[in-house]
Amino acid sequence: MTAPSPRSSAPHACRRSTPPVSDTAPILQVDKLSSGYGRSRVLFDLSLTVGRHGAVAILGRNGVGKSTLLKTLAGEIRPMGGVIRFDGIEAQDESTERRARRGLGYVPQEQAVFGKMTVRENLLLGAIGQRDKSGIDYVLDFFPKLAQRLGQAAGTLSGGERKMLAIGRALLGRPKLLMLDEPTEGVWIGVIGEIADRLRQLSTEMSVILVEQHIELALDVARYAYVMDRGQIGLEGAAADVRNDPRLLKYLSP
Ligand SMILES: Nc1ncnc2c1ncn2[C@@H]1O[C@H](COP(=O)(O)OP(=O)(O)OP(=O)(O)O)[C@@H](O)[C@H]1O
Repeated sequence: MTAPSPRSSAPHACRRSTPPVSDTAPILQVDKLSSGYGRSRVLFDLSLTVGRHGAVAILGRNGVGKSTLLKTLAGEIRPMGGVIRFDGIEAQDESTERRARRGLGYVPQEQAVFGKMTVRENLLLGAIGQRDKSGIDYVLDFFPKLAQRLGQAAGTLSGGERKMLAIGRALLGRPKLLMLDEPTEGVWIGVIGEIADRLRQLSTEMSVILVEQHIELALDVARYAYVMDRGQIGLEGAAADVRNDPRLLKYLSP
């Protein structure tokens, strides 16, 4: 089974006035990105690239700016400088909604589901504006646990089920690039392997950015890794090389 129908066939793609995007060009190119909160800078001239298909891990100790990076890429924080090129088009001045419509999916670290609404209602909200609701069937096939909980309030789900619902909702936006901030946080250890399997599967169907505290899991799922240090990239390389690099420990120790 594959993800919901490709975005390239979406009606808005036909109206694009910019040149067609090469299928082999990176889905994301970030160049000298600076960002933060008010006058407090968190990211300093950070550059990275994400290819089409496959997962890229973003690692680093607490507070180095991983979530700030994803929020800036998603459009929740306006950058102080630099270029974000998503799917061939500069995105740093685009709204969050525009980026999402163009295929940038984002599952934040914090609660990303409506707790008082049922699983079904959460999914219907994710599919709002889509005449074809077959994406919901895809999500329920992808996360069978959700199919058993359709009538249950999302707030009563387990941590793992809530994460599945949040990821499922993001999938309904038919992302080309899915950014996941700590998808295993608050998830019972017995369910983490199942989520890792799903992430592996997703990374064969789209590009994935994975911010994750479980370093082994992240390096197992991802083919490339960036290790952040104080708002910059301290170390990068193929996941297998980063795993064996003695500097990894230095960048991850408190
Ligand atoms: N809303 C905010 N306002 C001001 N400063 C913030 C805000 N959110 C985060 N920060 C600060 O920005 C810095 C980077 O935080 P960020 O959450 O991006 O790091 P992180 O690497 O994701 O950490 P963690 O692994 O703990 O989630 C920290 O010093 C944090 O205190």
